[in-house]
Amino acid sequence: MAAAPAPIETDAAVIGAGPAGLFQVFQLGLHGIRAHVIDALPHAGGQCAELYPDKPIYDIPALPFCTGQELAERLQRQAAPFAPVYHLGQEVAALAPQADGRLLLETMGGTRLLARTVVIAAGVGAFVPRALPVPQAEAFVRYHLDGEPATLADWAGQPVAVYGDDDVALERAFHLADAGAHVTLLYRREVLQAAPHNMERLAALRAAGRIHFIAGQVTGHALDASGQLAALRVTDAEGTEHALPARLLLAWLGLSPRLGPLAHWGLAMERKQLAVDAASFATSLPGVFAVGDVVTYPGKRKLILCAFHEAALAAFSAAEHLRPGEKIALQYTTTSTHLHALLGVASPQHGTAA
Ligand SMILES: Cc1cc2nc3c(=O)[nH]c(=O)nc-3n(C[C@H](O)[C@H](O)[C@H](O)COP(=O)(O)OP(=O)(O)OC[C@H]3O[C@@H](n4cnc5c(N)ncnc54)[C@H](O)[C@@H]3O)c2cc1C
Repeated sequence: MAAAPAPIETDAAVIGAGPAGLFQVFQLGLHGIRAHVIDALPHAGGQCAELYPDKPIYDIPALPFCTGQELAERLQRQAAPFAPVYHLGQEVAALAPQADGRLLLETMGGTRLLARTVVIAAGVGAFVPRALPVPQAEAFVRYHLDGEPATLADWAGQPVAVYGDDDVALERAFHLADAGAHVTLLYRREVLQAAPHNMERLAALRAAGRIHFIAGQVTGHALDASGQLAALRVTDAEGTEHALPARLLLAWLGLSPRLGPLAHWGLAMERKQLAVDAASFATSLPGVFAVGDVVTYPGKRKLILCAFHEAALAAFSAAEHLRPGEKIALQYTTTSTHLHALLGVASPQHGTAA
């Protein structure tokens, strides 16, 4: 058996690319610490980008108004000078202290990172697809169009089923139909929740016979001799069963947060949250700090503003951990030429008249 590739070595790893994790990258950068950032979602921004991208936020200091998506983008832009390495679409499954004091992280996708310090900014948990409530679903349901066949075009001419009622589900059905697959859209009821333009496109594709729709539940399946999906049994609202040929069932019921593996990493927890010291944001594991919605300490409030404060203090603690014995000085971004160099900005000339 081939040996696993050597892990990526880094000074810092941040678990979670929500507002806490993104600002953590910036704060670590001010201490000259470059970070790798891992998130289960395929994009950065955490709850802001996933749950309320278009909703306004009014309580970010000095930013009277911005949307969730805009905040995520601004935080990424602010962290960009420190060139973080993003590992998106990957859930961290394991965190294990090593004999030399470093921490080995392993994602479900097999990426391994060996970090000298870790900041957990996991919010309410990793956002993972909501499971289709069908017995043995894991044997044949897919939630993302990755894996085999590798491209959409490979589904051309194949019978495929897409389950779901929102824009994501409909757009997946459109992509597969555009690629020439024989698409059946399934949902448990007739009424769908997608935007008007997607509903219009669906109506047009149904009228053209390019997408079929059945309001019903998946109640069974059949595999072929090679173990691949061959057909689905779909039971409609009247209780009538349909045998539906299908090589793929792509389900989309949205995402839900899952605290999941984090609870098994040996960290002290209180009511499903990481217990931290509110001065250092240290967890119970040496070298591991935590910030944002995932932490608890006396007086904790789940606000972005509080996560920013926590990230600033955690960065000082991480720097002290990486440079033991060194006094970590507080410097202002306004005046420190050292910070200007790290940020890649020109230092203003002092003493010049305006
Ligand atoms: C509708 C709504 C409106 C809100 N409005 C406001 C507001 O106006 N003002 C305000 O201050 N707050 C608001 N909040 C709260 C705010 O969004 C949260 O406090 C904030 O998102 C917490 O940031 P975070 O980075 O700690 O966690 P999150 O935003 O939850 O991000 C955590 C990230 O970590 C990832 N993750 C978790 N575990 C793993 C793992 N094992 N592996 C890989 N990735 C992992 C998740 O996928 C997620 O992307 C609102 C929340 C909601 C739901």
